[in-house]
Amino acid sequence: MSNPINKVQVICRIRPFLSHEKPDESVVIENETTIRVQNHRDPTKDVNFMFDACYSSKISQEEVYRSKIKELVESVFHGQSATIFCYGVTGAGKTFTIQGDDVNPGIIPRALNQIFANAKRNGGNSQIKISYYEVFKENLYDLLREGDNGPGLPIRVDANRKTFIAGLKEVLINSFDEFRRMYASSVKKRHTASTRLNKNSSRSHAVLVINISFIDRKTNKTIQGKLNLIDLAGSEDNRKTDNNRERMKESTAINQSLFVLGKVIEALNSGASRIPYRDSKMTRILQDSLGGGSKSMMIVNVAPGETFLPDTHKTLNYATKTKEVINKDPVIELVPQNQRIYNTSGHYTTVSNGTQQKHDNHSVVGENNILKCKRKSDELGRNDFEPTAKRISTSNNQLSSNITRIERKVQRTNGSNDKINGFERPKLKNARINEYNKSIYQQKIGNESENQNREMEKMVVQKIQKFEEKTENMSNDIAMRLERLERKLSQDKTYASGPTLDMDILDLMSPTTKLKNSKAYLVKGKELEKSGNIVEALKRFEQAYQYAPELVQLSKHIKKLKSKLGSEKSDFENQMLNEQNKKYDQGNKSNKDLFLANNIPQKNSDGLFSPTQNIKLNNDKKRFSGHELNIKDEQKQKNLQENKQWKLLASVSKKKKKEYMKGVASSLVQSPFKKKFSFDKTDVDKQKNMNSFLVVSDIIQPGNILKRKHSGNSTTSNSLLANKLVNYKTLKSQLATPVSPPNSDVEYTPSEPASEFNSPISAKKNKKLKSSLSIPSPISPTVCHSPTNQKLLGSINKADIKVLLKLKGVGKKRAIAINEYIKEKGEISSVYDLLDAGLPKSVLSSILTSKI
Ligand SMILES: Nc1ncnc2c1ncn2[C@@H]1O[C@H](COP(=O)(O)OP(=O)(O)OP(=O)(O)O)[C@@H](O)[C@H]1O
Repeated sequence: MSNPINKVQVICRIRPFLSHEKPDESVVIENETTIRVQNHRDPTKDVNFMFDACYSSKISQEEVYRSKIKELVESVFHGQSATIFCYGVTGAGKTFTIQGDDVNPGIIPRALNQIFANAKRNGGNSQIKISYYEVFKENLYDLLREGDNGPGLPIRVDANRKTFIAGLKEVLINSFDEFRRMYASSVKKRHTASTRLNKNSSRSHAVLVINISFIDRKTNKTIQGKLNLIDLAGSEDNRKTDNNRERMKESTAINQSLFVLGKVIEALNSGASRIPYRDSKMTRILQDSLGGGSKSMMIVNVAPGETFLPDTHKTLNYATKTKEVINKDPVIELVPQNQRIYNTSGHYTTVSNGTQQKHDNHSVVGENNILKCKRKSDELGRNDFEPTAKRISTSNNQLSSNITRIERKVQRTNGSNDKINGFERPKLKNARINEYNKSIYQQKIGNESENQNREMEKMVVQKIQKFEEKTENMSNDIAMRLERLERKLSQDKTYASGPTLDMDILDLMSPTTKLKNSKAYLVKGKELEKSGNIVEALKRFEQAYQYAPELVQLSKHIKKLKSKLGSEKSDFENQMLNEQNKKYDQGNKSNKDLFLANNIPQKNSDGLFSPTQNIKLNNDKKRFSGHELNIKDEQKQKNLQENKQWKLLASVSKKKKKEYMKGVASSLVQSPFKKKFSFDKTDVDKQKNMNSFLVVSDIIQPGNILKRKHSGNSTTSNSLLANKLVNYKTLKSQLATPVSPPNSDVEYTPSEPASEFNSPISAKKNKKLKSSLSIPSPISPTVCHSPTNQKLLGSINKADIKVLLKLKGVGKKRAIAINEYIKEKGEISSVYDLLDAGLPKSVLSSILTSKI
């Protein structure tokens, strides 16, 4: 063949003008291989298309056949598979070319004629079988079968991944006349219809399959060849065809399958990894002919004249792409004599000493030929029945694809398209390598592939080893962890009464998280208690208590529940004590005692609860130094501790303080252990109680986290002042006539335990917080109006401006303001009057530490 790299051959044929058409020079055959077409957009320009052969309208059927087709048909007798398909716009002469008429027989009768002539020459041992089917609206119909085809035949894939039509009839033909009769009746079954462009337009793709097998006398081997002759339905421009609804549907199916054919061609040319054969029935059938192992030829039929110019351009562009499609090496199927000849429909013949015995003249509908061969093999008890030729074919195909794979791999490794280990690589797109020193190349590739396989093996072994090591390490680690956990659990005596928290983990938690967790357990515990499940409730309370040991009421409640359950002492308390003892049993005994005295909540307070002590508890554990702990005076220590807390709080950002206080506030409001207070203004004893409550509840006031400088005793007075200021401001607005306080100074002696109010706070903020907490103000007007430093106030009242300037934080303007206030009001009876004189709260606290 003149086409060494098994490319799809493309030949072009122009049909003559029909009687009703007006001849023009728009499409002309320039020479044997070139067709010139007028540009349909610009008539002054022409476009040349080149193909393997170009035939003018004057060329006869005979000439067309002799020039190219005969050679291809001949190749089938060499055991090849060949496909010829006609492509073109509707009415372009496809059917005329492939089929012809009685006067002008086309390719099909000529090919059959040639085949039978060849068979005769071969001594009559050839077997010629034909199948004939059409693809109509994406359904396959057997044209050789009598009667209704039903819904159409399915396309299947055999064991060698070759597509076949299940149930397609295959008929053994013994003579050309037999064929002519059979074909003539079958072709009538084909779907045709009259359209505006073609009176006898084919509405389907028709495929004639001719299978040939014979014994080559020279080699004594059976040769099997296959010829597919396809008349594609014409691509249609529905504006021109004037199709009705039914024709339109057919047209859509035709155009769709031709569109897919185009896509397949494009994919093959671009070397795409996926070729969309499966997108249409026609391309599935043509799979072997396009990009497969078949020799293929496309006959492009062109209708002459300006009317078809756009279609002609489209068709020729399509054909140009097709001629770039490279098929695989043609597969020559040879079966040694004495082995059975099989064919695609499953018939087989035993060939022995040149005589052929037919075993089956009828096709078996719906049966896969390979399966059938296998079945026969089983019947005969032979294992070697698998068709040798098929095996050869498969191995050839596999070899080919393996080579392609290795080629790609080597390309990637070497980073070059042109050289493979010093060998020049063929510069061919998609080309097979048989034209290029194939044996040396394959040998080289073979060595290459062996080396690569060995390397791959090594890599796989290494990877598996690594993976195994990793898995072993992981499982060891997991085992160790489990062991640790088990040990911990067996040592943890308290575990039975409920899960306990690791103190290290607890330390890492933020106060807010601890409170949140505590609250969650509290709520659950309360629910359980209500439902009468005391044991479970107790567990939850204990869990809550772990997170918030400052909840004194909770501690008491736990005790109560435990005693209720007959348990004397809380296991958890013991654990807590043990843990803390262990942790802080490093310094002297006094340190430890001091720590415990200050940190076991239920022992140092009997108020509601103090969330700030939670911080104190955790942070004091970290921050307590030996120097501080050596101070023996209990009160001093307490003050000092509170100072430390103040410092700690002062170091926190404003945002965090706010968040913290919000959390505290909400837990206060929602705590199921909140102590309920009733306040009676007239009851002095109760007022005193409330004052003691004030000390406790004040701990959570925002003032205790405000940043402010202080030192020594001033802390006490400042914090008291701040406290007073807040309450005074709040109540001043509420009370119309303030009552003069009896015993006003009693609670504000320096020996009184320090409140944590270390700075004045915004009354507004305080008011807001109080309202959000819903705690009734326990402060009586009496308390609020108590002068704090009579001596100082007396001095201020008597002082002139110069003296007033000596007060801390008082400048000229403020001194004048105080002076004027005293003049106007007579005297300053309380430090709060100074507020009215225009002094800021911060200055007031400074004044209280001044001496004048
Ligand atoms: N080379 C030719 N010489 C003489 N007549 C031709 C030739 N080619 C086609 N014709 C005629 O042109 C008409 C249309 O041809 P044909 O039916 O083969 O077209 P088609 O491409 O098969 O159309 P469709 O796709 O609609 O089936 C027919 O009457 C046919 O005889």
